[in-house]
Amino acid sequence: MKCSVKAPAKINLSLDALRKREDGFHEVEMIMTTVDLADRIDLTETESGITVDVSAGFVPSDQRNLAYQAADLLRKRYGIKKGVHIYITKHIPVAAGLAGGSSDAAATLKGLNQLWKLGLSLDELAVLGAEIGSDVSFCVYGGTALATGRGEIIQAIPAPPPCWVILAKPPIGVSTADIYKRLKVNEVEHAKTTQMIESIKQQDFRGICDNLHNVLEDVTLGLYPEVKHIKEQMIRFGADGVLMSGSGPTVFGLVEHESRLHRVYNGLRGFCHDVYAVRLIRSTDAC
Ligand SMILES: C[C@](O)(CO)[C@H](O)COP(=O)(O)OP(=O)(O)OC[C@H]1O[C@@H](n2ccc(N)nc2=O)[C@H](O)[C@@H]1O
Ligand SMILES: Nc1ncnc2c1ncn2[C@@H]1O[C@H](COP(=O)(O)OP(=O)(O)OP(=O)(O)O)[C@@H](O)[C@H]1O
Repeated sequence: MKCSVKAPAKINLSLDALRKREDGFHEVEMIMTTVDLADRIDLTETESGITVDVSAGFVPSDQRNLAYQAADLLRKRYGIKKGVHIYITKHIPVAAGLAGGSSDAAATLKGLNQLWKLGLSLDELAVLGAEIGSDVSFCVYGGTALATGRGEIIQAIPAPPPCWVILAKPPIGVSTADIYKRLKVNEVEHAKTTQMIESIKQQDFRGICDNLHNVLEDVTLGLYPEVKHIKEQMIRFGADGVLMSGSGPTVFGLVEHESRLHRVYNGLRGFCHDVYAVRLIRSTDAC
């Protein structure tokens, strides 16, 4: 038995941290949406154990892989005797702020739910996903949502109006834990989450661009001038709205008209290797 699942990347249209909690995590309010840049997860049932192979050499293929952790969690929780081989074809850049690993874990949960006939609902898979990482619950649902708590409480909202998204990632990896640790949560200018939700509901593209805000951006930009430079270039080449995703270092630009898209894309390609032109997507594909 085999199954293939798509694992799309996410961007944060807004990311606010309200306070630091006793457990060390931050209470957040985030608007997240999936884009059509995706890894592919191929699951093949085996007699026992979990094995992982990844198309990109620098991603761990042992217990540290979030897809491995997803399979391990399901096997232990539901007493599954069968095993699985997981092949991950990576297209999403790693440690980029695009939830690549989290999306691989979510896709593995969804695929194994089918392969092992567990009959779990998306809500149940999202609760399990939260045990793996804060972004996994959102990735189980995909689409567009408000994420609260430490990121695991998900409320679906309508999709933003169709537009292009340019992603540009400088050649550095950023540690999410390190960026959150450096955040001075009492000193940040908070995001306008309500206005962003309203702009999305109204399909007001200009309003969405005006309300893009990420409290982690200043922390990462302060540490890595190359991220700041990419943001400045993205604005200079004419993206309608520009923001860093997650804890970075990927910067995304929203572009409404295709005529402008080529200028922004080609301009960035001049000095940044990892540049993608993608679109927002409305929901993820299960197998
Ligand atoms: C930056 C985002 O990607 C935005 O979508 C997420 O908030 C991070 O999600 P993630 O990578 O799944 O993060 P996790 O693996 O759960 O946490 C990594 C580390 O980030 C910090 N962390 C994460 C989420 C949160 N709400 N508060 C935090 O302070 C914690 O130090 C944690 O140990
Ligand atoms: N399936 C996976 N794909 C990519 N990285 C993985 C995977 N499993 C574990 N990792 C590890 O997780 C780390 C973070 O990678 P990932 O691509 O998930 O970061 P990210 O996009 O910044 O995530 P987020 O936006 O959720 O914070 C990497 O350093 C990598 O070693």
